[in-house]
Amino acid sequence: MNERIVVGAALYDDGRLLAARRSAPPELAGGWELPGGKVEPGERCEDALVRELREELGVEAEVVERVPGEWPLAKGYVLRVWTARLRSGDPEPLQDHDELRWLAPDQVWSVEWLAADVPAVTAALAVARAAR
Ligand SMILES: Nc1nc2c([nH]c(=O)n2[C@H]2C[C@H](O)[C@@H](COP(=O)(O)OP(=O)(O)OP(=O)(O)O)O2)c(=O)[nH]1
Repeated sequence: MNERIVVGAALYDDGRLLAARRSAPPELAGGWELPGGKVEPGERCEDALVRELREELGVEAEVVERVPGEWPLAKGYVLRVWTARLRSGDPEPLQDHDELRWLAPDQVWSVEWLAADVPAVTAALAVARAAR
């Protein structure tokens, strides 16, 4: 029952978190988010996440852990987040984004996250911190 789920990755490499700046649609462009996208009918959330990271960033990633919580987005969608680690590739903004930034722990709040992502990023940081 993956009705209207958007999956997002708190993608880590070397202790840094990847933030992606949206290039569309106009109401979200310029805002920073966790890379990801919509789950397709019948698709597992974790599989959707790996697929989206491949499509959007050109990387292979490994899903690590669900971040507890669910955050409402527009149009009845909800955001679910997993921590993930980079397995191979160097992320590039191939789709949906025009800039990527690796954020060290003291830089996480230096970008303008989309509103829905502020609680999601806060929760993801708590999970990542606990895992260390
Ligand atoms: N991926 C992602 N989307 C987010 C986040 N925060 C947030 O408000 N959104 C919104 C933006 C979009 O309206 C929607 C996700 O759509 P998307 O465009 O990334 O999904 P998709 O890659 O499957 O694209 P499409 O099928 O619509 O072309 O959720 C976030 O952290 N990650």
